[in-house]
Amino acid sequence: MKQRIAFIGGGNMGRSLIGGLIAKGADPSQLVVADPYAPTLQALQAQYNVQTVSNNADAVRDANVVLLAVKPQELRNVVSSLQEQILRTRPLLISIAAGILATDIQRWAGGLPVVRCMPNRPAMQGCGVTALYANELVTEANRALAEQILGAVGATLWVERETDMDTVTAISGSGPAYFFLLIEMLEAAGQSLGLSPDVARKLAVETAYGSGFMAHESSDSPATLRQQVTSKGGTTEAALKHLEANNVRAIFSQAVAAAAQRSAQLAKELGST
Ligand SMILES: NC(=O)C1=CN([C@@H]2O[C@H](COP(=O)(O)OP(=O)(O)OC[C@H]3O[C@@H](n4cnc5c(N)ncnc54)[C@H](O)[C@@H]3O)[C@@H](O)[C@H]2O)C=CC1
Ligand SMILES: O=C(O)[C@@H]1CCC=N1
Repeated sequence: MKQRIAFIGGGNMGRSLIGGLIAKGADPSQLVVADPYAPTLQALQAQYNVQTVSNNADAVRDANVVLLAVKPQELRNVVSSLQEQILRTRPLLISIAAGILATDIQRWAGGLPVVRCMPNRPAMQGCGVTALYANELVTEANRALAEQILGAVGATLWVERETDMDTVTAISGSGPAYFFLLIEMLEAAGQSLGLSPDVARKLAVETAYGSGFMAHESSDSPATLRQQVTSKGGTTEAALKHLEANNVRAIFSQAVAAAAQRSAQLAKELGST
């Protein structure tokens, strides 16, 4: 069956998924995007030749998959206002919103099953990773369809406990930002030690790319790869000693815990009523 996917929200993540799907060969005529912000729609139309509409109900009309890519704060209104229509056409609902529980979305949708997932921005380049969660209302066919869509733009895995989605969000959903911060910090350090901005940026970005690629391809663990760079009495050891002495691991672990807590808090603030 030829899928027709309606994206509700064409912002950063909607665009990443659309860009990734089209780069992987999806037919733009299979995709429709709804967003109230006209410049977003114009940009998506110009770049990907997808159908764009300013009204969510128009996007959903002929869709067999509705991919909810609005901010968590918008989700309840968006889903509730589509309830009557989707109960007639019964598309598969896929939410990428941080925090919001599948059962809440399901209720706002009048009981339709929902696959909740957490992709990440590298989906745009086809190298994202998405964790998916489905409760008992979701059929095997629904699962397969969600996996097929998100699997087109990167790796996929299923989690069995919904609470794990908070941790997933903190690791891989937010994770690209941590790596971008590290690139920024390397770049700034290079500049403050006298490199030109261009040289510092290129060294930082290529090093991140090479290290990520190597970690992805290698059968060695990241710890082993790190040790292979670290010569006894050498330069890397000097840097790592400084980081360890300043509790970099504890700081990072607390930062990730803060993200996971925020995810759980979003569910409480915005759902379950
Ligand atoms: N940005 C990221 O890296 C990731 C974001 N997410 C989740 O994806 C969702 C979207 O996040 P972003 O794309 O970053 O936000 P964004 O703010 O870039 O995009 C949201 C889009 O929704 C549109 N919008 C607002 N109200 C709407 C409505 N009533 N109907 C239709 N569209 C509406 C906005 O105009 C905007 O274009 C969030 O729930 C977030 O938790 C998940 C994984 C990664
Ligand atoms: O920051 C956020 O809340 C979203 C979810 C994961 C990445 N961005």
